[in-house]
Amino acid sequence: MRPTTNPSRPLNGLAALFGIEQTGWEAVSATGITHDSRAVRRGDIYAALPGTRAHGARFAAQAADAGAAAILTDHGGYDRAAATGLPVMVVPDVRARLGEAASWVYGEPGRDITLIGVTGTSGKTTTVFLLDAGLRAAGIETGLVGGVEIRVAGRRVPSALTTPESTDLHALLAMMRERDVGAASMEVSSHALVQGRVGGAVFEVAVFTNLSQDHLDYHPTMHDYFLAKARLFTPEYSRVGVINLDDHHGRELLEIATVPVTTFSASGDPAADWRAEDVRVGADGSVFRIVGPGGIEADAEVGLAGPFNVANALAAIVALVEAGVPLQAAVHGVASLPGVPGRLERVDEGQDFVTLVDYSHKPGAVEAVLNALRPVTEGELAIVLGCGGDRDRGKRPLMGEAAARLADSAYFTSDNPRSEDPLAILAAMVEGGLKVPQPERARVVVEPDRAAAIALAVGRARRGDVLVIAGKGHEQGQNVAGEVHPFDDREVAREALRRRVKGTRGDGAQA
Ligand SMILES: CC(=O)N[C@H]1[C@@H](OP(=O)(O)OP(=O)(O)OC[C@H]2O[C@@H](n3ccc(=O)[nH]c3=O)[C@H](O)[C@@H]2O)O[C@H](CO)[C@@H](O)[C@@H]1O[C@H](C)C(=O)N[C@@H](C)C(=O)N[C@H](CCC(=O)O)C(=O)O
Ligand SMILES: Nc1ncnc2c1ncn2[C@@H]1O[C@H](COP(=O)(O)OP(=O)(O)OP(=O)(O)O)[C@@H](O)[C@H]1O
Ligand SMILES: N[C@H](CCC[C@H](N)C(=O)O)C(=O)O
Ligand SMILES: [Mg+2]
Repeated sequence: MRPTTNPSRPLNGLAALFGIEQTGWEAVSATGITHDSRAVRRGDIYAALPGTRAHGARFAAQAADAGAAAILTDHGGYDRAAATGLPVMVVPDVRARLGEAASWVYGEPGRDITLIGVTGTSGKTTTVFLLDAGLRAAGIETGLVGGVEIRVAGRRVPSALTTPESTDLHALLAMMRERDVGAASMEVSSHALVQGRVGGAVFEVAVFTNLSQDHLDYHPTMHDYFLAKARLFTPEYSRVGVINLDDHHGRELLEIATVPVTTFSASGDPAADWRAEDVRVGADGSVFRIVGPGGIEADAEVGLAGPFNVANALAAIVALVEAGVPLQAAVHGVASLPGVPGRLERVDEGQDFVTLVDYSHKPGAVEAVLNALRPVTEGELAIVLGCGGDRDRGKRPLMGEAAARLADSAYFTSDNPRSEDPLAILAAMVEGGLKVPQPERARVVVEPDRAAAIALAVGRARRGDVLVIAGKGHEQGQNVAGEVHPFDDREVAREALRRRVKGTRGDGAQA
């Protein structure tokens, strides 16, 4: 994740940026910067950051061995950094300033690219894909940064986080600049905002989709989580905000945002600047009419299932217009997006019921997806669902409850247990599920083995049913006890469907 070339920069410029008066920095130069000792290349600055598990200075010797030119750290990292014999620059609160340093190292690449950032609990990836389609429809070379993948002018780069660390972000922006990218759309997570991963980048447009419970393992309260997202709507990070007025946190954000804001409402709230009207939701997408400021009107459509994708599409269209894309190009581009990997993605092997793989791994998304599927379900609605380990424990009973309340059959299974006991996670889900009184409660089946749970659900589905396999979407692996095993819900579902279509039910019985 590096530009092909980057000029060598004497570090007195960086020292000046940080107000460091000590001389000697003009004699040290850097061509890159990284926060990870394992990624150091000759000539890099190694940024030794304080972390939750370790201080990066513990890996300073490794960075020096790999050819680091200098170390940037805080007071806590100084001794170990200095022990390497490399020049050490000390900056208090180094993590918060790292983005500025990275932007400086790569020659402020963000200045040459129109950035659109999307934050919110659900809909970031989808909205970023819709934005990308709209930008391309306007003839713009694009970049895309998100949790499913990163793209630089059509070239794919693997993605490890929803929002990369600032050193990687500015290297990516420099790669985009090399490939004449005009605009990039990007997911901005709350972790990224707290950790300063988007430091040194200014978004032309910042979008807020919605807020519901997630990540309370990281943020102490929902209010802290909200305030983390709200940081994006300040002049430090953005020029204009695009905010969802249908979400009560969106309305709260409107009160505290310190950049100019444009609002949208997919439910047609007349108080919003942009509204979706005459919404017709179909099984594979929706059509609607857009009404905007000054009498603007346009017919729009989105080829992604679920009413919530009307909100994502409207958010994207409004953000594109705010970024200077003509409305017609924005509408056309958004309509042309055929799908987003692992988001209500169909798996078809000729079976007589609908099978979908979705990334709903938080209560709000589980609820949204089951509510979206109910009206298009002729038979019964079934969900296969697990909850991730080492993540917000509070969301487990809520996800269990939502599944048991809104589906007809719920197969509780493992997601990524990580370091946790899968059965303990399942117990929390069941506890939530049992809160739903009979007879409204779905039939709940507990099967800790995810492949077996998928096979069971596929085997039991009947003509006209809808089965959604939720929580892992595009993921390619399952993390069990810290080890990642290859696992793709789409492939596992495909296998089970093939077995069933061939005549053997997924649970081993004859169909
Ligand atoms: C909780 C969290 O966000 N942790 C992130 C944070 O780690 P940390 O500060 O705790 O770092 P640490 O592990 O203590 O290590 C300290 C420092 O030593 C460095 N190090 C460590 C080991 C080594 O051998 N060499 C080395 O240089 C690390 O790069 C780090 O700079 O900074 C690291 C460097 O950027 C991230 O990789 C790491 O993400 C971890 C892997 C993670 O799982 N993050 C998830 C929770 C996350 O960020 N999720 C969000 C939101 C998801 C969404 O809702 O869409 C995301 O943006 O992806
Ligand atoms: N606007 C929305 N409102 C509620 N739920 C949504 C919305 N958009 C998508 N979803 C649901 O949330 C899931 C994740 O969607 P998406 O990947 O677009 O969101 P995200 O914010 O990027 O999530 P993550 O934080 O996990 O990366 C989808 O599979 C769908 O079930
Ligand atoms: N970006 C999210 C992804 C969660 C995906 C889900 N499959 C899980 O493992 O909980 C997180 O790191 O919390
Ligand atoms: Mg995402």
